Amino acid sequence: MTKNIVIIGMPGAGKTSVAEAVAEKLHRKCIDIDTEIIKKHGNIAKIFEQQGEKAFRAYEKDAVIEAAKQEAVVIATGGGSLLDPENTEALKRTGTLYWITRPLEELATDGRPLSKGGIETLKKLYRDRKSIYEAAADEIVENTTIEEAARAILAAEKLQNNKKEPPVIEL
Ligand SMILES: Nc1ncnc2c1ncn2[C@@H]1O[C@H](COP(=O)(O)OP(=O)(O)OP(=O)(O)O)[C@@H](O)[C@H]1O
Ligand SMILES: O=C(O)C1=C[C@@H](O)[C@@H](O)[C@H](O)C1
Ligand SMILES: [Mg+2]
Repeated sequence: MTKNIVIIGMPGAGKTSVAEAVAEKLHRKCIDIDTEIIKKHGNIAKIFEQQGEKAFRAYEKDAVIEAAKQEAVVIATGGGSLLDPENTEALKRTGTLYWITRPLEELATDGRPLSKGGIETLKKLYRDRKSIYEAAADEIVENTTIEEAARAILAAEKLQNNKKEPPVIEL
């Protein structure tokens, strides 16, 4: 079974961009959790406003569990997709998790309901989530540029593939 490549990290850190770059280079399908939610339930900020975070997290869980059933795809998670341990477990069972990092000052915040409120909000979000990302991540990749981050993931994947199976030796 070829494992999925799963991109995790803070909102606006570049998960979608890096996932798309990796998918293009490997000719693999890219599944973006936020996009899947939008396709089914509409605008994310509106869901938060009109139905609340709990409803959003339920939609997110459905999308994560569905994506984790796939094989050999690249999955861009939402910034909060790992808040539910069952999501993390499902993603880890079938994938390798890459934590994309960027300085908090450089994170995109437009249209991201939980990133409203500037750097102090992001610092609090990071304090709350750092240990979750850290515990789940198989690799940490600094997103200096999208291209460099994508290349680092490809390199890590190559190393993993080298470690697949020992040769069969007649004894
Ligand atoms: N290394 C980078 N340098 C400059 N801009 C970047 C970099 N990585 C991402 N960006 C830009 O930051 C913005 C957010 O990127 P992206 O949507 O990929 O983040 P995300 O982590 O998927 O966000 P979300 O958590 O909302 O899903 C985009 O405009 C993207 O072009
Ligand atoms: O960090 C979060 O909790 C979120 C990040 C975005 O990707 C969206 O999934 C949504 O805005 C929630
Ligand atoms: Mg995204």
